[in-house]
Amino acid sequence: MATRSRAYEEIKAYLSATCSGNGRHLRAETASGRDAAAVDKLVLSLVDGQKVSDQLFPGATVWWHAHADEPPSADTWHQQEKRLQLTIRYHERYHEFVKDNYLPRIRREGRELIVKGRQRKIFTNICSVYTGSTWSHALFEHSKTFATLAMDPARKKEIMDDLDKFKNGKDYYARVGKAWKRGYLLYGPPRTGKSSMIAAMANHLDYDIYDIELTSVHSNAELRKLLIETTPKSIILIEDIDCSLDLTGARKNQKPAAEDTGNRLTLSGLLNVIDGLWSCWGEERIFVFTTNHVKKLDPALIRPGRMDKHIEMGYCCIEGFKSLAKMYLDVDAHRLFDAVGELLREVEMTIANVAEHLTPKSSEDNPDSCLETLLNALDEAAAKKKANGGNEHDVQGDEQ
Ligand SMILES: Nc1ncnc2c1ncn2[C@@H]1O[C@H](COP(=O)(O)OP(=O)(O)OP(=O)(O)O)[C@@H](O)[C@H]1O
Repeated sequence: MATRSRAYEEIKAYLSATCSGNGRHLRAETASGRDAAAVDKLVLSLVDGQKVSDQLFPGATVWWHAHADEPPSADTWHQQEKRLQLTIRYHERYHEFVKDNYLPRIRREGRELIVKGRQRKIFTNICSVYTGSTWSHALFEHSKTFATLAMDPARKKEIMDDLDKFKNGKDYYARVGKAWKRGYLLYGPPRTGKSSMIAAMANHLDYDIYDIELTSVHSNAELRKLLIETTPKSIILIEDIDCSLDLTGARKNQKPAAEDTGNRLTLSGLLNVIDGLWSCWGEERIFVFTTNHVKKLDPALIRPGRMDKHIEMGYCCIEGFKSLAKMYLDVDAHRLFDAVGELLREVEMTIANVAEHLTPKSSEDNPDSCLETLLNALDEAAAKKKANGGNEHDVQGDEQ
């Protein structure tokens, strides 16, 4: 029997996970019979069996025992999902102490362990022959944070404040009787940093990401199932909403009653899920839609209440350029800044392209040479634009 082992740490983590309500089930039962008041049974899902003892305090021991539960059915599929039960035993004279001191401490320590060791995940939907649409996950390790996101500091602060207000808004949402959720629409041309912004949001909030590939979802019912399986503290992301489905103009020509049969995914299905299901089950979830073509979207999709905050991801502005110069070249001011700023007002260049020009390519490159490279590229773009009769387009030829 292990004492104060890794297993014990794991049990604490499981208890904590249970108490945070992420889908695991915790039940404290009083056993019947002679030891009725003395034995609490904590029943929850574990992935592995454990046998450990622990000290309540010097001279008083508590025993933890994990044992296999009966599988719900004999088929192999369920056997794999066999559950384990966890029982805690101690002398009845310690019951109050266990209940009021020991278990709360274990849960608190467990929560701290989880927060310390927690690695965020990114989920994507896959179609399995056994379970239909389901989530598959990988560790989320995107390095982009608000600190490394070049943009106008005032806009950055506004977005960060908005996210903080949401994250700390549990009481507010309860008070006004609204589901604790918020919708963000990120729109702008390709390569203007939409994915980077989402990564920064997830890192800032410490949320998981559920990246829904709508083209792999075949019906409204499947979408509903997927959304129900998402956990709180998550960003539910639908990228390129205008490309995923015919969610743009089609709705105007279709009869909602005929569409929303549950047999295929439709715009009204999506809206129903957001409005109906979402409002009663959504807790601490953020919905993010992205698009390169905001004007094409059906207004019903992006109205406030569904998409509460619209964030335009535009071409590089002077403030964005200044933060890139600081990040890439470690310069706060330079004689070429004004000329660059002037040209950025005139031509459209993505942050991605500005960053590329500011990246030193050899050991001989320095802030002067990188800024000159950028200035030349901007000059060239301005000349092209002039030759083009003033047509707006990304000077580096990004796809629109
Ligand atoms: N604000 C920014 N600060 C720093 N780097 C950025 C910023 N925006 C974009 N980048 C860089 O530019 C590249 C493209 O950005 P990203 O993939 O986030 O754009 P996107 O709008 O999601 O593109 P697409 O529409 O093609 O998916 C990335 O390498 C990213 O690191």
